[in-house]
Amino acid sequence: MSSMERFQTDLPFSFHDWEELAQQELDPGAFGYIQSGSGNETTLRHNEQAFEKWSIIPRVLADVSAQDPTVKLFSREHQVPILLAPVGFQGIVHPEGERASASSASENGFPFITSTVSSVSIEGIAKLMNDVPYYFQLYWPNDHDVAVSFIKRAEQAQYAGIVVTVDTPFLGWRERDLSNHYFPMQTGAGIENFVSDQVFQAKYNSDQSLTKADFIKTIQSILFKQNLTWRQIEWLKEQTQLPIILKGVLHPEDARRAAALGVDGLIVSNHGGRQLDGVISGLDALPEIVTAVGNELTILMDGGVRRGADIIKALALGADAVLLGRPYVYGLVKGQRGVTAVLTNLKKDFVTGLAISGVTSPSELNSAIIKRLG
Ligand SMILES: Cc1cc2nc3c(=O)[nH]c(=O)nc-3n(C[C@H](O)[C@H](O)[C@H](O)COP(=O)(O)O)c2cc1C
Ligand SMILES: CCCCCCC(=O)C(=O)O
Repeated sequence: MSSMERFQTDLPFSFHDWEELAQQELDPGAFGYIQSGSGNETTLRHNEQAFEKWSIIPRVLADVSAQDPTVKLFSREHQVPILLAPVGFQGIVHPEGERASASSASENGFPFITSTVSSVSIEGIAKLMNDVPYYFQLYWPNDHDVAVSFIKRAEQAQYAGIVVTVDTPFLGWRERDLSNHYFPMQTGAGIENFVSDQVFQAKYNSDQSLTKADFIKTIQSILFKQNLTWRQIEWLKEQTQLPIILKGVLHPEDARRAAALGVDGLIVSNHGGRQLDGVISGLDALPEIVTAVGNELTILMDGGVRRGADIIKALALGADAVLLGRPYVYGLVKGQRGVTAVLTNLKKDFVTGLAISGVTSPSELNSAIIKRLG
């Protein structure tokens, strides 16, 4: 078999070709919801542009014949330093939704993060994951009992950690969705964790009389806890043995506060440019956070990761791993096979990039092989 035959050549390779394909395949509301950012989309653009400001200065004549892309995160082996970011409502992209993306992640050794608003339940996704760490992303509900129930369910289903998203007290100002009158939950996607939650059902739908529209309204009314503070993080630390990872930290002072509370990891992230337009990109925020707390906790980043070289740059700047959002979601328009094409190509691009940079494993990457030119 020639090396080219190993690739799915009927599917796109580049992010931009995948994006174009997704635009053709999806209805405009769903595509706009996935692709767009908040406000003027300045932060969305900066997320990708931030990577262009850095250049890799490769080392040569190193023996790079054997590559090992594995990393240890939260005391567990991960086959690649690339996690599938929590992305809600994947049922709007493909009927198989998260079933397809989680199965692909599992088959190809990529860790998966289940969103609170996924179209497949916490337990349903856990059943698909073989020997690959999987994490639960918590939108902390404004109902303590439901929050506790989600956390317990994640523990029972053997999730590897709780990712608490802390950048979403309110949804960002997303003009594309407003113009399209598009609200993903109204399609019926993304409610499975509530449908399958006994506590939620007992409190809000005990006689099963809620219409679907009212069920969705009830979810919306408790989905985000606007008065979530460090107190709840401290409380969570006492409740669970699972690693706690805060997603959406950009300020080094918040990173220090998280470290002082004994949080296990941070995801340096602006939520893919979907929350406050004008905020710093994850990559630009990364170095100061690494300086502040990189020795104390695990640092992940996301936003604009599109290629192997982007991953090399993020790791060289001190991230332990990166998250991938839109790229795999675009792959999902072609179901599990599409996600697999995106993931396996990205892994090949990354591993080849490591070798051409003169290193054989992520642990060898550091700021000596990267220079800011932009
Ligand atoms: C369609 C879509 C839905 C998302 N849903 C969630 C979610 O449910 N929870 C969450 O913490 N982040 C969510 N995110 C943000 C991603 O986890 C991630 O931070 C972001 O997509 C990374 O940027 P990238 O798309 O440029 O890779 C979502 C992003 C997109 C594009
Ligand atoms: C009211 C439902 C919105 C859930 C937010 C999902 C998300 O994180 C995103 O769209 O971004």
